[in-house]
Amino acid sequence: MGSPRTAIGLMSGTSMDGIDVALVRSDGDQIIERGPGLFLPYEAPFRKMLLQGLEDARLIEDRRERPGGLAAIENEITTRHILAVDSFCQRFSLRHEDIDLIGFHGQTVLHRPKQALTVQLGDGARLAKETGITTIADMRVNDMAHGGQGAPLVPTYHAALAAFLGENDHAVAFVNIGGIANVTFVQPGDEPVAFDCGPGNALIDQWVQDQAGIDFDQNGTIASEGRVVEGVIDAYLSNPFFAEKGAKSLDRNDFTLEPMAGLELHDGAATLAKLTATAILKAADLAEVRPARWIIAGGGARNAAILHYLRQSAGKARVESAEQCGLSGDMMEAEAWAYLATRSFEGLPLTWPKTTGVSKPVSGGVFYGAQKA
Ligand SMILES: Nc1ncnc2c1ncn2[C@@H]1O[C@H](COP(=O)(O)OP(=O)(O)OP(=O)(O)O)[C@@H](O)[C@H]1O
Ligand SMILES: CC(=O)N[C@H]1[C@@H]2OC[C@@H](O2)[C@@H](O)[C@@H]1O[C@H](C)C(=O)O
Repeated sequence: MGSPRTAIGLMSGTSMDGIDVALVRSDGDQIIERGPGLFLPYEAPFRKMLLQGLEDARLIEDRRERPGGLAAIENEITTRHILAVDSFCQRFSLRHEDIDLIGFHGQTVLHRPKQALTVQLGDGARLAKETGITTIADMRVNDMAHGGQGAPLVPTYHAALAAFLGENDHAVAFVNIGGIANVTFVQPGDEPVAFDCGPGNALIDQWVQDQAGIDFDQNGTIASEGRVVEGVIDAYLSNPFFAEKGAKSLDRNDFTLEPMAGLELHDGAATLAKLTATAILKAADLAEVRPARWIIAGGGARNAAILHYLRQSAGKARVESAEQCGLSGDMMEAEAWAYLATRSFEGLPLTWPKTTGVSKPVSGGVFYGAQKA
């Protein structure tokens, strides 16, 4: 492995709620140090602009195209990430020169794996130039160029976390409930198995926004007052996506609220929370893995209703939040992007056939050297 490097990961996920920044020190293999992390929320008008960006992005056929307002949105995203690096350094008394690498995710506005097309907005060259820190961006692209889904990329970090926790003798599932939910099964002596497993918070957010003008179902309170409508869950689960085995990934817009017609606010929130939990547990059947432990991360880990439905149906397996395991559920993806940057720098694989369907293990990422203006 390489020399230990200090990296920060910048993640603006599909929930489009803000930028997570987290620090990881690694040699590209072991996690030497984790944390700290910082969340910088987007305010409502900017979220609205990003939502409009998703519409404009539907016209993209080549990942470099920026139709409609996308060039302006990309510029604004980059500026906000530059400021996020500054805020992070200030908050934790770090100098920019203390950081060797930035892993820059950017904002996904389109993801069509069947067309080998994935678009993350964000200008890596400008970020590197204005922060003075070597930046690695577009980490999904090389995977797709080699037949992979381009997502999920976090599994290699989940595997490193399992080692960090000393989980060596049984299968552990790491679940990220972000806008979309994805799961990684880490098994002793084998490559991780991973895929996107279904909707996460994006659908719940849209539901409570449409029905009540609320941004998200804080702590799952709305869901906990509702009754699950099983027929709606069955309608969602009849989508062939849920029966597909092997690598698979989702676009934020792959699931809509159409099957929810006629439901009342609380029942709808409960139904979507249970749908999320059901799709997560179904992933173990598809992968034919019986994890002893489910570790839940992402904003959805704060939705008590999702956790309740997971525990209700997980049998003997333990279902724990990342925090209960001494990890950070909110920062896990940003940490992953920092870790991926250290791997990318060493030319180590980011993805495997069983994580994205890529034809062989491949590295990835586009490098932008630090040249302070
Ligand atoms: N206290 C809470 N209770 C319930 N849900 C919450 C809470 N806090 C955050 N969330 C949900 O989590 C979402 C943000 O999750 P997260 O930051 O993991 O997503 P993301 O990283 O944007 O998505 P992805 O992993 O798909 O890229 C919010 O939009 C909200 O729906
Ligand atoms: C294309 C894209 O941005 N996909 C995201 C999204 O959000 C969750 C899920 O869908 C996952 O596949 C991925 O993000 C995580 C960080 C990943 O690549 O591992």
